[in-house]
Order: sequence, then structure tokens, then C-alpha cells
Amino acid sequence: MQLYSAAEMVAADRYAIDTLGLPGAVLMENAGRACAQSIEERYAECFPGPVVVVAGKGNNGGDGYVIARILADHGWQVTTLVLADPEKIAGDAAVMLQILRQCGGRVVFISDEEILVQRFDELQPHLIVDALFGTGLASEVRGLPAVAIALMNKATARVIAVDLPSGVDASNGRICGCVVRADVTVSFDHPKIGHISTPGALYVGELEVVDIGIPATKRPTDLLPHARMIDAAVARSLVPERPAFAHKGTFGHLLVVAGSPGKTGAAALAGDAALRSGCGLVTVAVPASVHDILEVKLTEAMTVPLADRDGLLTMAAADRIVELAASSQALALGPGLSQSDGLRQLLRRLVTTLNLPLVIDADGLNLLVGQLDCLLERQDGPLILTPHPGEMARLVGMSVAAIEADRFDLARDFARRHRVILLLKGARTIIAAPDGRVHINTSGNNGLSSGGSGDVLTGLIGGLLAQGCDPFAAASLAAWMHGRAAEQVAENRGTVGMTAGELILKLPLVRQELAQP
Ligand SMILES: NC(=O)C1=CN([C@@H]2O[C@H](COP(=O)(O)OP(=O)(O)OC[C@H]3O[C@@H](n4cnc5c(N)ncnc54)[C@H](O)[C@@H]3O)[C@@H](O)[C@H]2O)[C@H](O)CC1
Ligand SMILES: [K+]
Repeated sequence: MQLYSAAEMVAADRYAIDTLGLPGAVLMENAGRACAQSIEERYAECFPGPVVVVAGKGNNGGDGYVIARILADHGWQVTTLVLADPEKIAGDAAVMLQILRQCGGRVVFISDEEILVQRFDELQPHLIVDALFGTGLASEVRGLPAVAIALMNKATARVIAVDLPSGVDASNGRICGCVVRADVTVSFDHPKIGHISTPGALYVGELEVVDIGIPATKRPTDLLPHARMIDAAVARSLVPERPAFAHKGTFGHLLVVAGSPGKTGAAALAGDAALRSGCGLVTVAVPASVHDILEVKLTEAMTVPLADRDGLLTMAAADRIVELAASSQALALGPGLSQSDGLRQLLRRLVTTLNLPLVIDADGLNLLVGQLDCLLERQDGPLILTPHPGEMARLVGMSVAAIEADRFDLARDFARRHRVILLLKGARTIIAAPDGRVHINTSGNNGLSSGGSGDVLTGLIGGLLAQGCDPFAAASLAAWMHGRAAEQVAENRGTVGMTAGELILKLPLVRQELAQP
């Protein structure tokens, strides 16, 4: 499912209007009519209202005038509060406002905060239509619109957002100061990035996307969006082929470099997850001090001891890792490694000299802090980083709150700047590629917020890379499979107490589910 930015949606709009000759007023009429229909279907029990339409000065408000006219025509008691100077309303919105007034619609122009509060008190709406801002929101919301948003959120009424909850940036899901908390959002043509990426996704309520008549076919390729939502259909398209006649070398050999005293489980989980991802061979290389433990923990995966001091890998391990990498198709680096100066040097050496596909997670990411320059020194070979918001915050020197407020743009820009695939974990994990493509994952549940689940994801990504999966596809497919595995666990026993080991056992079932047409 493609996800549009504001600019990409405007371009599609312009294509329909300027190139195809479809009048904007027709699109607006279609948009408003679809919204009105959805309201009447969903909230019949609220008939005849009162309904308050809160309209801004642009075309989002224009949709609101169409909705007000149609609902009033069907007997609803509708009042439209216009938070704009009538002189400044133009184009299709002005046309629809004029038609609404010609039809006897109750329209009140509001320029004063006190009067707005008073009107809301008087009207006591059962339904509120948020037609304040849509894809045209361009900055922090202040003043009268901000008061309107607060009133909409305080009201007991059901709130239906037109196109987007006002305050959500369509292009990245950022909140522009304040935001409407909608029960339902009716959007047009395609979902926007802001509907699916958090934090915006948290305010959308139930999302309904309706066709307003922009032809889907023949859209110029330069107008097509760069973002996609990963659903089962997209995940299915990313699954690597599996030849019927194969030997264990066919499905690749993953090298996992991980573990340290007290963190041997991370290495084992990554190794097991890789095997459950369909990878042919897995070697888990660990500090010699903990090698015996991994020998016991792991059965199907091979293990190799590496030079260490007090359980932490040293630079002396580098040559052995390079030797092992020569007979592997991918390398997963980081789970449970811990941190030291020697490990930082080792990581830099491996990142800059090994050119096989590489996924770095957990302590591997912490070891990158302060030496991101080594990413651009990397000669060749895809590199996937998989930070959670805390690790991302350390990598870029921001607070977790700042990361979470601006996830989409930060992930996309980081991937491009450092020429890596960035998987930024979260309720809606983002996978960004250096060329600007972005996937947003929608599978999963909060059962994933438990120790070890990240190690499973790392092993899953590494296993898919070793099977020859394209790196952007491997990170995207792994994110979806990881979330889907959590959904399957929860189907039987909820999300509380979900363990990483349970996720691993579900991976083959998820893979089988994807194999079914
Ligand atoms: N193809 C479609 O999706 C169609 C969408 N339609 C609707 O049109 C809006 C987009 O309309 P636009 O006029 O571009 O902008 P908005 O109405 O979203 O914004 C209103 C207006 O507000 C001004 N503004 C921006 N930021 C701020 C701010 N922080 N504070 C105050 N004012 C602000 C800005 O000047 C805008 O003009 C889309 O969402 C749909 O609802 C069409 O109806 C049909 C086709
Ligand atoms: K809106």
C-alpha cells in the first residue's frame, strides 16, 4: 500500500486537475460526499445532531462545506464555524462555501477566541467534523486554530477528521504543536505517511480511505510516492525464492558475532532466529570465555571461540572473524557484545573492511556512537542498522523524545546521509533506504517490548540476508515477520509475558503463511 506525502498528494491532485482536466470542485464534492456518507453510516444514532463543522480557510475547509451541505440536506442540524476571514477563502473552497450559504446552511465566521468558546458551549455538538487543516498544514498551530483543536478534544462529541486530524503533518506524522484526537479519519485517494507513522497515527482513530475520482492508472512515475506500508501483501512480495532441490549451502551461511558474560542469551537467540528464518548454516562466533556456554545452548548452529579479554572481544579476534566471513554470505554483529575500546576498534575494522552484507544491532550500535564516519569509509556491501529509539538517540545525539517526535524524517535522512539501511524500531517500525525509499511496518504488538526480541530480529534479518534477500527487502520482511510472529503468539495467550524464544518458534509458521496465495 503506497503512502503519500503532502507534496505527492498535491502533485496527484494537480495531475488530475491540470493534466486530466478533472475540475477541483468535482474532487472536493466527491471528497465531501464520501465523508458525509461515512458519517451517516457510522453515527446514525446521533441523528439529527447537533453537528458542528470546524472549517479552516483552505480546501480542507472546502470539504467541510460540502459535508455540511449534504448532512443538512438530509435533515441533520449542522452549524459551520469558519475560522477564517471570508475574504481570504478562495478557489474551490469559496465555491463550496457560497453553495452552502445558498442552500441556507448555518455559517458563522469566527475571528475571536472568546466567541469560539461561547459558540461551542451553546451548540453542545454530538458530532464534530474537523475540517480545519489537511495536507496544507505547514507550521506550528497557534492562536484561534489551536483553541479550536483544544475545544474539539475537550468536547464529549465524536470527532470525524477530514483527510487528517488537524495538527498532523501528512508528510511524516509529526505533530505541529497540537492535534485533534479523532474517532474516525476519512482520507482521500491514498493513505498519507502521517496516518501510518507515529506519532500522527496515534490520533487518526479508525482510518477510512475513499476514492474521490483521481484516476489510479497512468499516474506519471515521477509522481509516485516513495513510502509504502508493509502489509501481508507487500511482505509476501519480498520473500526470497526457495529452489526445491537444495543443499544446506543453498540457503546461505550466516556468521553471528555476539555475546559476552551474562549476555550469552543474545547470541543464542540471534543464532536460533537465523536458523528459523530459513538460513542454511549459522555460525555463532563468541568470546572464548563464554564459548563453552554457547556450545551447550546451541545445537543446530555451529560455534567458534574468539580472542577476548575478560569475556570482551579484542582486536586479536579480527583476523579470525575476517576468515569466517570469507565463507559466509552475511554477518550479524552486536547482540550482547558489551562495550570497550577494543570492541570499538574491532567494529570500525569490520565495518570498513568487510564488504559482505552486514546487520549491526544492540551493542554494535552503541560501539558506533562517536564514529559514524566509519560508515562512509565502508568500501562496499550493504549495511543495515537496527536501533531502537534509545540507541538512535545515542547515535545522533538527540533525546528519545525528539527521536519519537520526528521518526520518519530522521530515519529517512539518516539512511541517505550515511548510505545505510536504517530500521528504526517502534510501534510502527520504519525501514529507510539510502535512495529515499521508506517502508513503515504495521504488524506486531507490545509483546515485542521484552528482552531478547531485538536479538531475534537481528538474527532474522541476518538469516534473510544470507539467503540472498535484497537488504531493504530483508529488513522490511523481517520487521513484518517479527511483528506477525508476535501476533500469532498473542492469538493464543495475549501479549503479557511474551518471550523472545516464543517468537522464534513462530517464524516458520509466519513464513508458511506468506507462502500461501
Ligand atoms: N486530492 C485530494 O486529496 C483532495 C484534497 N482536498 C482537500 O484539500 C486539503 C488541502 O487543502 P489546502 O488548501 O492545501 O490546505 P489545508 O486546507 O489543509 O490548510 C488550510 C490552510 O491553512 C493555512 N495554514 C497552514 N498551516 C497553518 C498553520 N500552522 N496555522 C494557520 N494556518 C495554516 C494554509 O495556508 C492552508 O491554505 C486536503 O487535506 C483535502 O481535505 C480537496 O478537497 C479535494 C482533493
Ligand atoms: K482535518
